[in-house]
Amino acid sequence: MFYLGLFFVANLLFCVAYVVRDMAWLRAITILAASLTLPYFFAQSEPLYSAMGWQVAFIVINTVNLTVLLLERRPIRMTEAEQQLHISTFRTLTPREMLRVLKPAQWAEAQPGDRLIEHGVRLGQLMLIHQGRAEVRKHGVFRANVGPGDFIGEMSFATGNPTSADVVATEPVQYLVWQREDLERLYLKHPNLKNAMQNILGIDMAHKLSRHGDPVAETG
Ligand SMILES: Nc1ncnc2c1ncn2[C@@H]1O[C@@H]2COP(=O)(O)O[C@H]2[C@H]1O
Repeated sequence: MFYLGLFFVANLLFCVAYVVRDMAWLRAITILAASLTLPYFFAQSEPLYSAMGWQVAFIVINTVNLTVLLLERRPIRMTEAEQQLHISTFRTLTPREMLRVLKPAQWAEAQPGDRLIEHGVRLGQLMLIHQGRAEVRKHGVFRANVGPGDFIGEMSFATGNPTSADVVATEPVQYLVWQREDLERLYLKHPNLKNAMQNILGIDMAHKLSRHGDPVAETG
């Protein structure tokens, strides 16, 4: 009777597990429910070893996946620069997703007068200004200022066309650089990050449009 009661509770718990929406709870309750079935199967006049074996397999699979889930949910520590980047540019990503995006990027620095981007070249890079300001110039004519939180090179990065303007540092600039191949590798591994980054680049372009009216049109 006791074992039958346990088996009943186990099945009730399976029902609860299938109702909860959070994957970690679903797996935790399933592990508990599967464990509670074991005494019942064992207490039969002929212990049901094969049924027990399957329940143990479910327990192992759910324990592994639950561990992975909980590891992914651990709070993470961000440096000051990462915190600023999260606020300025990557707020639509979780901190963990942002760190995945930042991992293949290289930090770089430029001094006033340095050209971050040359007009008319195929860049294959995406850059993000973290600190400092730069000017967008076309044929030497000022078109716009860019500063912390602004991507540069995103237009040619998105279209594959040559760059539409020069971008020249007017202050010491600290920026991040992604190589196209590195981002493509990242997107293959985490396809959701591709959409997320396209969204972020879309927001960046919208900000530039609202500030300056028209990103430089490439007419050659
Ligand atoms: N009007 C603008 N406002 C801000 N940034 C711009 C503007 N026009 C061009 N840029 C930037 O200058 C970069 C030159 O290279 P890209 O065309 O790849 O991407 C361009 C943008 O990042």
